[in-house]
Amino acid sequence: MKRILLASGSPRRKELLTQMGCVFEVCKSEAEEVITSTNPEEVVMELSSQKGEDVFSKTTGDVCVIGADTVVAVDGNILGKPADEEDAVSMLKKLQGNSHFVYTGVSLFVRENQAETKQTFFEKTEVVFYPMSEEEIKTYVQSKEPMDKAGAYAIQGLCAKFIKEIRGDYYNVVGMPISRLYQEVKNMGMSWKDWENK
Ligand SMILES: Cc1cn([C@H]2C[C@H](O)[C@@H](COP(=O)(O)OP(=O)(O)OP(=O)(O)O)O2)c(=O)[nH]c1=O
Repeated sequence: MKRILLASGSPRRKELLTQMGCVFEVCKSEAEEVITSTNPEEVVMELSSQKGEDVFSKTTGDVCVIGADTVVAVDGNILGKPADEEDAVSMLKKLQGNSHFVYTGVSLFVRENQAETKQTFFEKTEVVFYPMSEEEIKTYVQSKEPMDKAGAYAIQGLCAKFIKEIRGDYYNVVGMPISRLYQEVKNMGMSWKDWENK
């Protein structure tokens, strides 16, 4: 039976895969992240692929490796994780008065009976914030919650009180589009039972 490896150190992705009943091991990628595109969908697919490939290349035998990456896109800017608190404030300001998009790319690397297959996809969710005052932005950044999150916020955390609208998959914003992942696993001809029972 296949081993499922999550090539991510994100605690959110670990929680979401667990929520969908998946039994897996975490093996964080150490790949250098190289971006060659300015399109957010291409960027998240490139990065998820690099993370997945790095872990997959170190495995043998039957395995499925999952790589993922999340970015926020607003007005032609791609926002990853903030470098520092000042950067977090500037990112949150960019998200005011406008809707923005959250992209998560997912790459699946499968080896079964020595045959290797790969699938990469992305999911896009639109998010609208209520206006945040300078004071609210400052207080939120001081909470440190934004520091390891793309776009400098966590929809699932303290930032929830500023979320006005969302169109698309909520779980995609948190870092893993779980229903789409399930569909892709089935489309690749894998048995979901293998993902749940080991
Ligand atoms: C927008 C948003 C992002 N995030 C998180 C999901 C991701 O963990 C993080 C984006 O960073 P990523 O670079 O996608 O992932 P990571 O560095 O956390 O983990 P790894 O590279 O090992 O896979 O932002 C939230 O938790 N909530 C949100 O609302």
